[in-house]
Amino acid sequence: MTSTISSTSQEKTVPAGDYSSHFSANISNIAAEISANNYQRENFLRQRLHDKQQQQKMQAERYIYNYVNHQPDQVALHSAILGIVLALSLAAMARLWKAGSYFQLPGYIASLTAFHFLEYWITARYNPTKVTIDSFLFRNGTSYFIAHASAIVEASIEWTFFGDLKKHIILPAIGFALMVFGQTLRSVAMIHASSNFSHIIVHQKADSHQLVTTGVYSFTRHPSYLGYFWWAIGTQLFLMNPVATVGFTIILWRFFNNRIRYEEKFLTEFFGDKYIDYKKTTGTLIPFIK
Ligand SMILES: C[S@@+](CC[C@H](N)C(=O)[O-])C[C@H]1O[C@@H](n2cnc3c(N)ncnc32)[C@H](O)[C@@H]1O
Repeated sequence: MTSTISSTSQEKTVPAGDYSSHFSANISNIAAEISANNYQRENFLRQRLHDKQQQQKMQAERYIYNYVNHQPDQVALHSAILGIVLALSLAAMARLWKAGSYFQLPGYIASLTAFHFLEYWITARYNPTKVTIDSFLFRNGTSYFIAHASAIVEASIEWTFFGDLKKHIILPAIGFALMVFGQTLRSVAMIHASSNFSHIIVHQKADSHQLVTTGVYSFTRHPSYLGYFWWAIGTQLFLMNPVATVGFTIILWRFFNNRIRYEEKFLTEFFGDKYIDYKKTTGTLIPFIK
């Protein structure tokens, strides 16, 4: 005689008289299944806990990274100071212009302020993964500080002792045109290159780094350097500073000559023939730098 007994998943036919061994086999299967399920569930919960902890750790690390690198309190402070200096220098410029006096000095300070603000703002807006407090470019080294301080000292001394010589209009007008051209070119280059731009020369190629050869990069390989070069010389012509005009030109030319060579070593490593071809067809437009 046979009997049909329902097991967990399918019906099985077992011989009569063999029920007890069949049940005990089934019970141990169910027990094994429960313990396997518990094990799976425990593992699942452990994994969830681990994921959650990892997530929290990552959030904490991101928070610390953001705080250390972006320093929102410092960004607010820097921006407020830049805004105040810009407003005061524009007001002083307008007053001196009206009085027929040397308006260029506050004008120079206004353009310096606008430059530092734009460096940060454009990075934050168009290249947000690279923005840090250093994007203001305030920590540009002692020589940078000395150069601008000397320009202010020269302008003040010359205005005090040879004021009449500073009353020409042509040189400041040329200087102003160069400042506008240089600042615009630099800002447009930073916007166009977006995430491919970085204030620091990169030594390792990121997967996302692409060679930019379009827009302003189609007529000069280094538009942001070209822009800065003419902006800075323009500021000294605007101030009618003969010594600083010559000094800035020599120092900046040497600086960009070295920097371009160094930067292009890495760009050639990153992009190979593509960069070599780009170099053949597009110059720098900085005088005497091929
Ligand atoms: C301060 S940016 C200057 C960019 C460029 N030299 C200019 O004057 O516009 C320096 C970084 O830009 C990157 N870079 C320079 N030229 C590039 C190009 N044509 N395409 C993509 N990245 C470029 C370099 O790898 C470097 O890390």
